[in-house]
Amino acid sequence: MQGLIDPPGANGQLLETSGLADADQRSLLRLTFSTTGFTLGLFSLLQLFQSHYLLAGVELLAALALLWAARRISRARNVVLWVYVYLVPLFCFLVYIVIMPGASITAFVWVYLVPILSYLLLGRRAGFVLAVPVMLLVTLAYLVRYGMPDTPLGWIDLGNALLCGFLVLVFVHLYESRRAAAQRALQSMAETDALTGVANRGHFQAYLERSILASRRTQAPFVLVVLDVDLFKEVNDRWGHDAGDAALRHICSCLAGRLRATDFIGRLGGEEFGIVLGNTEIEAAIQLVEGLRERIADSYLVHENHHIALSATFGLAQWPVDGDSLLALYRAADRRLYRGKDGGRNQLVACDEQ
Ligand SMILES: Nc1nc2c(ncn2[C@@H]2O[C@H](COP(=O)(O)OP(=O)(O)OP(=O)(O)O)[C@@H](O)[C@H]2O)c(=O)[nH]1
Repeated sequence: MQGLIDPPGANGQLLETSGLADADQRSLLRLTFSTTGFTLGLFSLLQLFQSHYLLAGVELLAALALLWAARRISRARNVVLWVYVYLVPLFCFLVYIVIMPGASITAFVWVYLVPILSYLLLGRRAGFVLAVPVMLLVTLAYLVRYGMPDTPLGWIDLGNALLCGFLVLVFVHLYESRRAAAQRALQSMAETDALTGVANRGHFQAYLERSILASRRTQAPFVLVVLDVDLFKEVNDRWGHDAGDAALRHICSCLAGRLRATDFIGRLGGEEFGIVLGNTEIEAAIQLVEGLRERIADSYLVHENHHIALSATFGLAQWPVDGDSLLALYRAADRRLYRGKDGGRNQLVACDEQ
Protein backbone atom coordinates (compact mmCIF):
# COMPACT_ATOMS: atom_id res chain seq x y z
CA MET A 1 0.00 0.00 0.00
CA GLN A 2 1.20 3.53 -0.58
CA GLY A 3 0.65 6.38 1.87
CA LEU A 4 -2.89 7.69 1.86
CA ILE A 5 -2.27 10.84 3.78
CA ASP A 6 -0.05 12.84 1.48
CA PRO A 7 -1.08 16.45 1.77
CA PRO A 8 -3.40 17.50 -1.03
CA GLY A 9 -1.03 20.22 -2.25
CA ALA A 10 0.26 18.13 -5.14
CA ASN A 11 -3.22 18.25 -6.63
CA GLY A 12 -3.79 21.85 -5.65
CA GLN A 13 -4.77 22.82 -9.16
CA LEU A 14 -7.68 20.42 -8.99
CA LEU A 15 -8.82 21.12 -5.46
CA GLU A 16 -11.29 23.82 -6.32
CA THR A 17 -12.12 23.78 -9.98
CA SER A 18 -14.95 26.24 -9.61
CA GLY A 19 -12.52 28.53 -7.76
CA LEU A 20 -10.28 28.56 -10.82
CA ALA A 21 -13.16 29.31 -13.14
CA ASP A 22 -14.21 32.11 -10.81
CA ALA A 23 -10.72 33.66 -10.83
CA ASP A 24 -10.67 33.45 -14.64
CA GLN A 25 -14.05 35.15 -14.85
CA ARG A 26 -12.91 37.96 -12.58
CA SER A 27 -9.72 38.61 -14.50
CA LEU A 28 -11.70 38.61 -17.76
CA LEU A 29 -14.11 41.15 -16.27
CA ARG A 30 -11.24 43.30 -15.02
CA LEU A 31 -9.84 43.44 -18.56
CA THR A 32 -13.27 44.07 -20.11
CA PHE A 33 -14.10 46.88 -17.67
CA SER A 34 -10.77 48.62 -18.07
CA THR A 35 -10.78 48.34 -21.89
CA THR A 36 -14.31 49.70 -22.10
CA GLY A 37 -13.43 52.41 -19.54
CA PHE A 38 -10.44 53.65 -21.56
CA THR A 39 -12.44 53.53 -24.82
CA LEU A 40 -15.29 55.52 -23.29
CA GLY A 41 -12.76 58.02 -21.89
CA LEU A 42 -11.42 58.56 -25.41
CA PHE A 43 -14.93 58.97 -26.79
CA SER A 44 -15.75 61.51 -24.13
CA LEU A 45 -12.80 63.61 -25.42
CA LEU A 46 -14.13 63.28 -28.99
CA GLN A 47 -17.59 64.41 -27.83
CA LEU A 48 -15.96 67.36 -26.09
CA PHE A 49 -14.32 68.46 -29.35
CA GLN A 50 -17.76 68.16 -31.02
CA SER A 51 -19.23 70.39 -28.27
CA HIS A 52 -21.54 67.53 -27.10
CA TYR A 53 -20.94 68.48 -23.47
CA LEU A 54 -23.72 66.42 -21.91
CA LEU A 55 -22.71 63.25 -23.71
CA ALA A 56 -19.03 63.91 -22.96
CA GLY A 57 -19.89 64.25 -19.25
CA VAL A 58 -21.96 61.05 -19.20
CA GLU A 59 -19.22 59.11 -21.02
CA LEU A 60 -16.55 60.43 -18.70
CA LEU A 61 -18.57 59.40 -15.63
CA ALA A 62 -19.21 55.94 -17.11
CA ALA A 63 -15.49 55.59 -17.92
CA LEU A 64 -14.54 56.46 -14.31
CA ALA A 65 -17.16 54.03 -12.97
CA LEU A 66 -15.78 51.26 -15.18
CA LEU A 67 -12.18 51.88 -14.11
CA TRP A 68 -13.34 51.79 -10.47
CA ALA A 69 -15.24 48.54 -11.15
CA ALA A 70 -12.12 47.02 -12.74
CA ARG A 71 -10.29 47.56 -9.44
CA ARG A 72 -13.15 46.22 -7.33
CA ILE A 73 -14.19 43.12 -9.30
CA SER A 74 -11.68 40.78 -7.68
CA ARG A 75 -13.48 41.29 -4.33
CA ALA A 76 -17.06 41.45 -5.65
CA ARG A 77 -19.53 38.95 -4.20
CA ASN A 78 -22.01 38.43 -6.99
CA VAL A 79 -20.00 38.43 -10.22
CA VAL A 80 -23.00 37.63 -12.45
CA LEU A 81 -24.83 40.68 -11.11
CA TRP A 82 -21.80 42.83 -12.00
CA VAL A 83 -21.88 41.42 -15.52
CA TYR A 84 -25.52 42.46 -15.98
CA VAL A 85 -24.90 45.86 -14.37
CA TYR A 86 -22.17 46.31 -17.00
CA LEU A 87 -23.94 44.85 -20.04
CA VAL A 88 -27.48 46.23 -19.73
CA PRO A 89 -26.54 49.97 -19.55
CA LEU A 90 -23.87 49.42 -22.20
CA PHE A 91 -26.38 47.87 -24.59
CA CYS A 92 -28.93 50.63 -23.84
CA PHE A 93 -26.18 53.11 -24.69
CA LEU A 94 -25.50 51.30 -27.98
CA VAL A 95 -29.19 51.55 -28.89
CA TYR A 96 -29.08 55.24 -28.05
CA ILE A 97 -26.02 56.06 -30.18
CA VAL A 98 -27.74 54.47 -33.18
CA ILE A 99 -30.85 56.68 -32.86
CA MET A 100 -29.50 59.84 -31.24
CA PRO A 101 -29.80 63.09 -33.21
CA GLY A 102 -26.76 63.66 -35.41
CA ALA A 103 -25.59 60.04 -35.04
CA SER A 104 -23.26 58.64 -37.67
CA ILE A 105 -24.85 55.92 -39.77
CA THR A 106 -21.79 53.78 -39.01
CA ALA A 107 -22.69 53.75 -35.27
CA PHE A 108 -24.53 50.51 -36.12
CA VAL A 109 -21.20 48.63 -36.19
CA TRP A 110 -21.08 48.81 -32.37
CA VAL A 111 -23.96 46.33 -32.33
CA TYR A 112 -21.51 43.62 -33.36
CA LEU A 113 -20.08 43.87 -29.85
CA VAL A 114 -23.41 42.71 -28.39
CA PRO A 115 -23.09 38.96 -29.16
CA ILE A 116 -19.35 38.97 -28.54
CA LEU A 117 -19.62 40.51 -25.07
CA SER A 118 -22.78 38.57 -24.13
CA TYR A 119 -21.30 35.17 -24.98
CA LEU A 120 -17.88 36.03 -23.55
CA LEU A 121 -19.22 37.12 -20.18
CA LEU A 122 -22.39 35.03 -19.80
CA GLY A 123 -21.74 31.84 -21.74
CA ARG A 124 -23.85 30.24 -24.45
CA ARG A 125 -27.37 30.12 -23.04
CA ALA A 126 -27.59 33.42 -21.14
CA GLY A 127 -25.48 35.08 -23.86
CA PHE A 128 -28.00 34.03 -26.52
CA VAL A 129 -30.98 35.12 -24.39
CA LEU A 130 -29.48 38.60 -23.94
CA ALA A 131 -27.85 39.14 -27.34
CA VAL A 132 -30.74 38.22 -29.67
CA PRO A 133 -33.39 40.64 -28.29
CA VAL A 134 -30.83 43.44 -28.02
CA MET A 135 -29.75 42.95 -31.65
CA LEU A 136 -33.37 42.89 -32.81
CA LEU A 137 -34.05 46.04 -30.80
CA VAL A 138 -31.07 47.88 -32.33
CA THR A 139 -32.15 46.78 -35.82
CA LEU A 140 -35.64 48.13 -35.16
CA ALA A 141 -34.19 51.39 -33.80
CA TYR A 142 -31.97 51.69 -36.89
CA LEU A 143 -34.95 51.20 -39.23
CA VAL A 144 -37.06 53.72 -37.29
CA ARG A 145 -34.19 56.22 -37.35
CA TYR A 146 -33.24 55.88 -41.04
CA GLY A 147 -36.44 54.41 -42.54
CA MET A 148 -36.60 51.70 -45.16
CA PRO A 149 -34.08 52.20 -47.97
CA ASP A 150 -35.39 53.60 -51.23
CA THR A 151 -32.39 52.96 -53.47
CA PRO A 152 -30.62 49.72 -54.44
CA LEU A 153 -27.47 50.99 -52.71
CA GLY A 154 -29.51 51.67 -49.56
CA TRP A 155 -30.75 48.07 -49.60
CA ILE A 156 -27.18 46.84 -49.99
CA ASP A 157 -26.09 48.98 -47.01
CA LEU A 158 -28.92 47.57 -44.91
CA GLY A 159 -28.21 44.02 -46.09
CA ASN A 160 -24.52 44.41 -45.22
CA ALA A 161 -25.32 45.63 -41.71
CA LEU A 162 -27.95 42.98 -40.96
CA LEU A 163 -26.22 39.98 -42.53
CA CYS A 164 -22.90 40.80 -40.91
CA GLY A 165 -24.64 41.08 -37.49
CA PHE A 166 -26.42 37.78 -38.06
CA LEU A 167 -23.20 36.01 -39.07
CA VAL A 168 -21.29 37.38 -36.07
CA LEU A 169 -24.06 35.98 -33.86
CA VAL A 170 -23.96 32.55 -35.54
CA PHE A 171 -20.15 32.29 -35.43
CA VAL A 172 -19.92 33.43 -31.81
CA HIS A 173 -22.61 30.89 -30.91
CA LEU A 174 -20.76 28.07 -32.69
CA TYR A 175 -17.43 29.08 -31.18
CA GLU A 176 -18.80 29.27 -27.64
CA SER A 177 -20.62 25.90 -28.00
CA ARG A 178 -17.42 24.19 -29.07
CA ARG A 179 -15.28 25.97 -26.49
CA ALA A 180 -17.68 24.98 -23.69
CA ALA A 181 -17.76 21.35 -24.86
CA ALA A 182 -13.94 21.25 -25.05
CA GLN A 183 -13.68 22.74 -21.57
CA ARG A 184 -16.11 20.15 -20.19
CA ALA A 185 -14.13 17.32 -21.83
CA LEU A 186 -10.82 18.67 -20.50
CA GLN A 187 -12.25 19.11 -17.02
CA SER A 188 -13.62 15.58 -17.03
CA MET A 189 -10.23 14.23 -18.17
CA ALA A 190 -8.45 16.19 -15.46
CA GLU A 191 -10.79 14.83 -12.78
CA THR A 192 -11.20 11.21 -13.84
CA ASP A 193 -8.99 8.17 -13.32
CA ALA A 194 -8.40 6.88 -16.85
CA LEU A 195 -8.31 3.18 -15.90
CA THR A 196 -11.41 2.89 -13.73
CA GLY A 197 -13.48 5.93 -14.69
CA VAL A 198 -13.98 7.02 -11.07
CA ALA A 199 -12.71 10.35 -9.71
CA ASN A 200 -8.94 10.64 -9.48
CA ARG A 201 -7.12 11.46 -6.27
CA GLY A 202 -7.17 15.25 -6.76
CA HIS A 203 -10.86 15.35 -7.56
CA PHE A 204 -11.66 13.05 -4.64
CA GLN A 205 -9.72 15.23 -2.21
CA ALA A 206 -11.46 18.33 -3.54
CA TYR A 207 -14.82 16.61 -3.02
CA LEU A 208 -13.84 15.60 0.50
CA GLU A 209 -12.76 19.18 1.29
CA ARG A 210 -16.12 20.46 0.04
CA SER A 211 -17.97 17.82 2.09
CA ILE A 212 -16.14 18.99 5.21
CA LEU A 213 -17.02 22.64 4.52
CA ALA A 214 -20.67 21.74 3.83
CA SER A 215 -20.92 19.60 6.97
CA ARG A 216 -19.41 22.39 9.09
CA ARG A 217 -22.33 24.53 7.91
CA THR A 218 -25.12 21.94 8.13
CA GLN A 219 -23.71 19.66 10.85
CA ALA A 220 -24.72 16.65 8.73
CA PRO A 221 -22.31 13.79 9.50
CA PHE A 222 -20.57 11.85 6.74
CA VAL A 223 -18.19 8.89 6.65
CA LEU A 224 -14.87 8.56 4.82
CA VAL A 225 -14.08 5.01 3.73
CA VAL A 226 -10.62 4.04 2.52
CA LEU A 227 -10.30 0.61 0.94
CA ASP A 228 -7.34 -1.33 -0.31
CA VAL A 229 -7.54 -4.44 -2.52
CA ASP A 230 -5.99 -7.39 -0.72
CA LEU A 231 -2.83 -9.07 -2.01
CA PHE A 232 -3.17 -7.24 -5.27
CA LYS A 233 0.48 -7.79 -6.12
CA GLU A 234 -0.29 -11.53 -6.29
CA VAL A 235 -3.06 -10.89 -8.81
CA ASN A 236 -0.59 -9.03 -11.01
CA ASP A 237 2.17 -11.57 -10.51
CA ARG A 238 -0.01 -14.59 -11.11
CA TRP A 239 -2.45 -13.46 -13.78
CA GLY A 240 -0.65 -10.55 -15.37
CA HIS A 241 -0.99 -6.79 -15.34
CA ASP A 242 -4.06 -6.85 -17.61
CA ALA A 243 -5.86 -9.02 -15.07
CA GLY A 244 -4.79 -6.54 -12.36
CA ASP A 245 -6.27 -3.68 -14.37
CA ALA A 246 -9.48 -5.64 -14.95
CA ALA A 247 -9.61 -6.36 -11.22
CA LEU A 248 -9.49 -2.64 -10.41
CA ARG A 249 -12.34 -2.00 -12.86
CA HIS A 250 -14.27 -4.91 -11.39
CA ILE A 251 -13.88 -3.53 -7.84
CA CYS A 252 -15.15 -0.14 -9.04
CA SER A 253 -18.20 -1.65 -10.69
CA CYS A 254 -18.94 -3.60 -7.46
CA LEU A 255 -18.75 -0.33 -5.51
CA ALA A 256 -20.70 1.77 -8.00
CA GLY A 257 -23.46 -0.82 -8.22
CA ARG A 258 -24.13 -0.58 -4.52
CA LEU A 259 -23.54 3.06 -3.61
CA ARG A 260 -26.16 5.79 -3.47
CA ALA A 261 -26.34 8.97 -5.53
CA THR A 262 -25.08 10.94 -2.53
CA ASP A 263 -21.91 8.82 -2.23
CA PHE A 264 -18.67 9.56 -4.07
CA ILE A 265 -15.86 7.20 -5.12
CA GLY A 266 -12.30 8.09 -6.05
CA ARG A 267 -9.10 6.22 -6.78
CA LEU A 268 -6.45 7.35 -4.32
CA GLY A 269 -3.65 5.58 -6.17
CA GLY A 270 -2.59 2.02 -7.03
CA GLU A 271 -5.17 -0.38 -5.62
CA GLU A 272 -6.56 2.07 -3.06
CA PHE A 273 -9.94 3.76 -3.27
CA GLY A 274 -11.78 6.31 -1.17
CA ILE A 275 -15.53 6.67 -0.70
CA VAL A 276 -17.40 9.56 0.89
CA LEU A 277 -20.74 8.36 2.27
CA GLY A 278 -22.74 11.58 2.40
CA ASN A 279 -25.16 12.36 5.22
CA THR A 280 -24.46 9.05 6.97
CA GLU A 281 -24.02 7.97 10.59
CA ILE A 282 -21.36 5.39 11.34
CA GLU A 283 -23.86 2.57 12.05
CA ALA A 284 -25.48 2.92 8.62
CA ALA A 285 -22.01 3.21 7.03
CA ILE A 286 -20.86 -0.05 8.63
CA GLN A 287 -23.89 -1.84 7.19
CA LEU A 288 -23.33 -0.38 3.74
CA VAL A 289 -19.59 -1.09 3.69
CA GLU A 290 -20.15 -4.64 4.98
CA GLY A 291 -22.41 -5.11 1.94
CA LEU A 292 -19.64 -3.78 -0.33
CA ARG A 293 -17.07 -6.08 1.25
CA GLU A 294 -19.33 -9.12 0.78
CA ARG A 295 -20.12 -8.15 -2.78
CA ILE A 296 -16.42 -7.96 -3.69
CA ALA A 297 -15.54 -11.15 -1.83
CA ASP A 298 -18.48 -13.12 -3.29
CA SER A 299 -18.04 -12.09 -6.91
CA TYR A 300 -15.19 -13.52 -8.98
CA LEU A 301 -13.46 -11.54 -11.63
CA VAL A 302 -13.73 -13.53 -14.86
CA HIS A 303 -10.65 -12.78 -16.92
CA GLU A 304 -9.62 -14.84 -19.98
CA ASN A 305 -11.60 -17.83 -18.66
CA HIS A 306 -9.96 -17.61 -15.25
CA HIS A 307 -12.02 -16.99 -12.14
CA ILE A 308 -10.01 -14.70 -9.92
CA ALA A 309 -11.05 -14.24 -6.29
CA LEU A 310 -10.70 -10.74 -4.89
CA SER A 311 -11.23 -9.12 -1.53
CA ALA A 312 -10.65 -5.73 0.04
CA THR A 313 -10.03 -4.26 3.47
CA PHE A 314 -11.82 -1.10 4.60
CA GLY A 315 -11.01 1.63 7.14
CA LEU A 316 -13.80 4.03 8.16
CA ALA A 317 -13.70 7.47 9.79
CA GLN A 318 -16.67 9.65 10.63
CA TRP A 319 -16.84 13.44 10.49
CA PRO A 320 -16.68 15.08 13.03
CA VAL A 321 -16.13 12.33 15.63
CA ASP A 322 -12.83 11.11 14.16
CA GLY A 323 -11.60 14.48 12.94
CA ASP A 324 -12.73 17.75 11.46
CA SER A 325 -10.07 18.07 8.75
CA LEU A 326 -9.20 16.10 5.64
CA LEU A 327 -5.88 15.05 7.14
CA ALA A 328 -7.39 13.91 10.46
CA LEU A 329 -10.06 11.86 8.67
CA TYR A 330 -7.55 10.26 6.31
CA ARG A 331 -5.27 9.43 9.23
CA ALA A 332 -8.07 7.75 11.19
CA ALA A 333 -9.35 5.76 8.18
CA ASP A 334 -5.81 4.81 7.17
CA ARG A 335 -4.90 3.63 10.70
CA ARG A 336 -7.97 1.40 10.76
CA LEU A 337 -7.31 0.07 7.30
CA TYR A 338 -3.81 -1.02 8.38
CA ARG A 339 -5.32 -2.70 11.43
CA GLY A 340 -7.68 -4.57 9.14
CA LYS A 341 -4.73 -5.68 7.00
CA ASP A 342 -2.82 -6.81 10.10
CA GLY A 343 -5.95 -8.58 11.34
CA GLY A 344 -6.15 -10.85 8.29
CA ARG A 345 -7.63 -8.61 5.49
CA ASN A 346 -11.13 -8.86 3.91
CA GLN A 347 -12.74 -6.93 6.77
CA LEU A 348 -13.79 -3.46 7.81
CA VAL A 349 -12.56 -1.52 10.83
CA ALA A 350 -14.59 1.43 12.02
CA CYS A 351 -12.97 2.35 15.34
CA ASP A 352 -9.63 2.36 17.08
CA GLU A 353 -8.55 -0.35 19.51
CA GLN A 354 -9.65 0.45 23.08
N1 LIG B 1 -2.41 -3.93 -12.72
C1 LIG B 1 -2.16 -2.82 -12.02
N2 LIG B 1 -1.39 -2.93 -10.91
C2 LIG B 1 -1.15 -1.82 -10.19
C3 LIG B 1 -1.66 -0.57 -10.56
N3 LIG B 1 -1.27 0.36 -9.64
C4 LIG B 1 -0.53 -0.31 -8.72
N4 LIG B 1 -0.44 -1.64 -9.04
C5 LIG B 1 0.24 -2.72 -8.34
O1 LIG B 1 -0.42 -2.98 -7.12
C6 LIG B 1 0.47 -3.71 -6.29
C7 LIG B 1 0.27 -3.29 -4.84
O2 LIG B 1 0.98 -4.18 -4.05
P1 LIG B 1 1.21 -3.96 -2.52
O3 LIG B 1 1.29 -2.51 -2.19
O4 LIG B 1 2.38 -4.83 -2.13
O5 LIG B 1 -0.09 -4.47 -1.81
P2 LIG B 1 -0.88 -5.82 -1.88
O6 LIG B 1 -0.21 -6.88 -2.69
O7 LIG B 1 -2.27 -5.48 -2.31
O8 LIG B 1 -0.88 -6.29 -0.39
P3 LIG B 1 -1.79 -5.78 0.80
O9 LIG B 1 -2.16 -4.35 0.49
O10 LIG B 1 -0.93 -5.90 2.01
O11 LIG B 1 -2.97 -6.67 0.85
C8 LIG B 1 1.88 -3.43 -6.82
O12 LIG B 1 2.40 -4.62 -7.39
C9 LIG B 1 1.65 -2.37 -7.93
O13 LIG B 1 2.55 -2.57 -9.02
C10 LIG B 1 -2.45 -0.49 -11.76
O14 LIG B 1 -2.95 0.57 -12.17
N5 LIG B 1 -2.68 -1.63 -12.44
